[in-house]
Amino acid sequence: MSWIVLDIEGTTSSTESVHKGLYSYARPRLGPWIDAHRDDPEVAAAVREVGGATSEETVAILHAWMDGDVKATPLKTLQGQIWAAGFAGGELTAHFFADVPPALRGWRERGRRLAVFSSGAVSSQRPWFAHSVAGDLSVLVERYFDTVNAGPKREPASYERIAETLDAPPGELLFLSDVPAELDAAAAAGWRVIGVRRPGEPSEHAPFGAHFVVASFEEIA
Ligand SMILES: CSCCC(=O)C(=O)COP(=O)(O)O
Ligand SMILES: [Mg+2]
Repeated sequence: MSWIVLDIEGTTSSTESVHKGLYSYARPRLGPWIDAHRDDPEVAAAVREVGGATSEETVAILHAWMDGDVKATPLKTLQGQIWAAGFAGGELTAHFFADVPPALRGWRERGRRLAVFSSGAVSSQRPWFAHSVAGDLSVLVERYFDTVNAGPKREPASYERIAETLDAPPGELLFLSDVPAELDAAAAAGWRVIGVRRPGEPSEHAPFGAHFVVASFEEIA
């Protein structure tokens, strides 16, 4: 049984929806969230990892990372907690490109299994799929991976780790992403890969090299 592993930003969902929707939601909440959850070991570890001599400095570093879309794990941990609360409270909805929900359903009907590998924390990936504009898509997804439970997205070892976890030979794993360096890493681990170049996304003019590229999930059987 083969798996399709999905990137989120730029692949299933628009970069604008992540940045304007999620990032704008998290930005003013990071400082208050850290203050209110200092006893949470995950928050305390993330704050230590960010650094900063004062709370203000820590928040300034986090904001600078968000401005540069730096996919730093401690930022993703804190964002993930904030977004999960936002989804649970009904304040956030997840954007998916129109071709994605029917493709996911069709792949499941044809026996493909679905997983996610995103820089966004698993704590926010699940609610992202559960609160989509097209209803609850989390029922279609069996496994979720991020930079904590798999590793950096541009390193082959992360894809080897996912293959081990899924107990699947790499040749039965297909990774879809808008970032060529992520496809390179997955391919180096023996995975099949397809680049996703969507109109209007940052990947529109990205150099995908020899990788097969689609503009829509409709092109993938
Ligand atoms: C609900 S996941 C949040 C999206 C996010 O924070 C992110 O960094 C997505 O990056 P990706 O690896 O999916 O391109
Ligand atoms: Mg992406």
